[in-house]
Amino acid sequence: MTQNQINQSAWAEKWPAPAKLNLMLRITGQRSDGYHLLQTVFQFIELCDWITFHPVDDGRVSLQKPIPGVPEADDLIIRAAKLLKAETGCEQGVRIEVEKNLPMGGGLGGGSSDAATTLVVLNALWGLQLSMEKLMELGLTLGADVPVFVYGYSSWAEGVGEKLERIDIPEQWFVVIKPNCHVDTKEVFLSKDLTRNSKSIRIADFIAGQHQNDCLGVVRERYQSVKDALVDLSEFSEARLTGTGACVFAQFDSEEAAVSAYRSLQKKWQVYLVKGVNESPLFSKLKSGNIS
Ligand SMILES: C[C@](O)(CO)[C@H](O)COP(=O)(O)OP(=O)(O)OC[C@H]1O[C@@H](n2ccc(N)nc2=O)[C@H](O)[C@@H]1O
Ligand SMILES: Nc1ncnc2c1ncn2[C@@H]1O[C@H](COP(=O)(O)OP(=O)(O)OP(=O)(O)O)[C@@H](O)[C@H]1O
Repeated sequence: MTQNQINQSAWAEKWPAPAKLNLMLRITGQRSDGYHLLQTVFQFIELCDWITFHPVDDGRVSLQKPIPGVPEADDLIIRAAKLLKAETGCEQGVRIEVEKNLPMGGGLGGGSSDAATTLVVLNALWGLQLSMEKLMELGLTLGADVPVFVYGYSSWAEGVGEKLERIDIPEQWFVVIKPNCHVDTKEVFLSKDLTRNSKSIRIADFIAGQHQNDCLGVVRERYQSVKDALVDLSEFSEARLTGTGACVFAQFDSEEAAVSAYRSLQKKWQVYLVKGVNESPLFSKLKSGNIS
């Protein structure tokens, strides 16, 4: 099959942009530019936005339908596509269709994942041949969570989230609650009450059960619905915050136990029943579709 034939078939397809969970998150310091130094563990979950790329002749980049509440020029999908063009001088255009399933401001990394899928898939469709390292570097200029979605594997992350080490962790079931509020990441990181001096730990400490999220205290105090969700979820299993929230989640050893908690919580909350995966669904699809 020629590159052109591969591109022709892939243009019409829907590409996943999965969510992530931060299975733990420690803030160990702060850089001089204000960004916080973290230790975190990312795992993907099988809950995805879906993105389709349509070729256009006029060289422009646009969204078929802007995401409500996000001006098109600010959308991370548009910014990612424009960044690729600026970096490579590519003159091709694209109209991008998004099926948005991930709640915004939920700590599930939806905007970052959309940006990463755009970088990875357009790099292939446009035949740009940028390396994964280069795409991660470009992605980091869009957001701290973009590199892990480009990398595509569960990771132990340090720095601001860009120093990644692949880890394989059990692929368990999760119940995720989206409280009815939108947490602003920047506001949480600006809080004077945030813990910023946690001691660094090792991967083995995480495996042994060290699941602390240093944003939890600040977020729980500011957002009553996050606090309530944590209380309800902890009746079933250890309840944790992902990123800066608002979503909270709990891990289950069996699908049956997860389904039972899901059914019960569904009566009161917006809730998702999802499986954790170590390989990003984007990469599973790229491998099966033969473009990389
Ligand atoms: C909290 C996490 O979700 C953990 O995965 C991420 O670190 C946040 O990643 P993100 O949403 O892509 O965040 P960005 O868009 O890069 O940053 C939003 C704002 O949060 C603050 N920020 C973010 C990440 C970080 N390590 N330190 C920070 O202080 C910065 O003020 C920044 O202006
Ligand atoms: N394609 C996009 N999808 C969602 N949000 C976007 C997108 N492009 C830009 N944004 C902006 O990013 C903000 C954060 O959205 P996102 O869904 O990434 O939050 P999040 O899950 O809390 O992210 P994180 O876990 O990385 O902090 C939104 O409120 C919106 O203004």
